[in-house]
Amino acid sequence: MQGIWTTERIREAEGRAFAVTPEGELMRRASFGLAVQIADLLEDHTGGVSGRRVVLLAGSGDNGGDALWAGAFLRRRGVAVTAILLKPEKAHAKGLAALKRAGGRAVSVADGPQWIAQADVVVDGIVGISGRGSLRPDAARLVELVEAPIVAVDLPSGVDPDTGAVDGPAVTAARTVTFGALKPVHVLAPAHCGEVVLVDIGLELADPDLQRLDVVDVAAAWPVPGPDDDKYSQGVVGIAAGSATYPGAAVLASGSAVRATSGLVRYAGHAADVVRAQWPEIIATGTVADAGRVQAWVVGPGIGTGAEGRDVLRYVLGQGVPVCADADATTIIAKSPDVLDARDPDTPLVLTPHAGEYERLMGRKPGADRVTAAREAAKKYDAVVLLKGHCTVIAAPDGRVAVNKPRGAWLATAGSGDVLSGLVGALLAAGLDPWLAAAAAADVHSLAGAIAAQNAPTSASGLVHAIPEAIRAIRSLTS
Ligand SMILES: NC(=O)C1=CN([C@@H]2O[C@H](COP(=O)(O)OP(=O)(O)OC[C@H]3O[C@@H](n4cnc5c(N)ncnc54)[C@H](O)[C@@H]3O)[C@@H](O)[C@H]2O)[C@H](O)CC1
Ligand SMILES: [K+]
Repeated sequence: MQGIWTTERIREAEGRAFAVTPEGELMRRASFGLAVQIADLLEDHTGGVSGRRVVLLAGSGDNGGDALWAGAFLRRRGVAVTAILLKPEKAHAKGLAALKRAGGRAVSVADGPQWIAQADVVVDGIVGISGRGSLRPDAARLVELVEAPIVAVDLPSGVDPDTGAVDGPAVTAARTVTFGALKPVHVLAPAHCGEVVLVDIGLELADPDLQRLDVVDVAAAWPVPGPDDDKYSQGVVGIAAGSATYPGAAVLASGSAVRATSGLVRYAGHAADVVRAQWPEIIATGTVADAGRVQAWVVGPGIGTGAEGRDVLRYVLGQGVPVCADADATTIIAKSPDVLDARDPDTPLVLTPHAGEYERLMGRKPGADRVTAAREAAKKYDAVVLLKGHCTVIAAPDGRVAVNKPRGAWLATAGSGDVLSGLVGALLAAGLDPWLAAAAAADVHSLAGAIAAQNAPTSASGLVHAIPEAIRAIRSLTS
């Protein structure tokens, strides 16, 4: 798991580090690492370093200080460095002095455009973890002119460091060089961060506020049958989905569970004939009561939000096994929360709302701070809440939060949610911790989307068939 800390926790850690390191030492560690990354991008982008031109957009705080010190280091590589001081009177004095001593130049905002036009790389040292809100007009005008790749110092300016929210002009970086630890922006605003590189500066941090699953965590989550296993021992998942009129959701959710593990999948509902025809491996029955024993249920996709759907959900919640409630089940819970009375308090529940279903569940939109939104829903329903979005956030009632690494927007296709619910159900049936099951399912779901799409439009059916390849890819990275 990769730990992620809020800016408040980062400041606390920096404060502890300042107490035991010489003044300016942390900044020099950060800015040296930054200079190395800028040189690397120059090499990638222009084929060389010496004689290339770098422009620093230097704000009034230590973020600007990092950029100015990095400029001083780059001068030793023969790079022509020009700092545009957004607030000359408040520029980081020691950083600016170091840059000038090394032969760099400093210019005003008014003279900035001519230097930006010649830049091979531009460095965003406008604001870092103290940044609030979008870029101010002078900075926004300069950033607007940039055509060269941008290296963001610590985080892209104009993006909220703790929520990744963007509500106005903001930097879009090719690479973000961050220091000490990842902040929420680095996993919640991937489009603005570009490639994120973490430079160790010796900060000591524990108990992360958020987590991102590493490949090893996802690979370990996927059950591998052993010599003593049989179709039951790997966990049997039941899929209560679809209707005679809308069998598609049932076919997709069931197929996803079939492709996700080697365990047995049972289907229960009015689409039994269609599901059986599509997935002969499945044991399909007409009602949940006839389905037989399972170790987890997926309920909701296409069951409708009327009395019959409510009865199916109530039955499933009363079976005392983990439940992944998706789609119509989410709407039923929002409309008739008493259906949850059927749930044994110890029955783990995973809810998988998109923004609209979230609003039905919580009476408000998720808003810009999707981590808090997911946490609040998890607490309210005592459930793992997988809040879908470009970056899926998975919150557990105990406060754990994982953020899924998106791999493009290929999952925005009809039926994609049905596929995800089947993946979650298969891992719940395998006995995984529900929060880990939801996070690992989200990761394989996004990788399968990227594989199925191969940079061209795909469909939920393509997604289902890409699941084994996604799991193989993850396993190959860890073997
Ligand atoms: N100090 C060290 O040894 C290290 C610092 N690191 C770097 O420090 C920054 C955080 O620096 P800080 O001085 O706290 O603030 P910022 O530079 O992020 O912001 C400066 C200043 O800007 C104003 N401001 C806020 N929002 C905006 C905005 N939208 N537009 C313009 N100006 C804005 C506000 O007054 C701020 O005070 C951190 O990110 C690192 O880059 C190293 O990481 C570690 C060593
Ligand atoms: K920045």
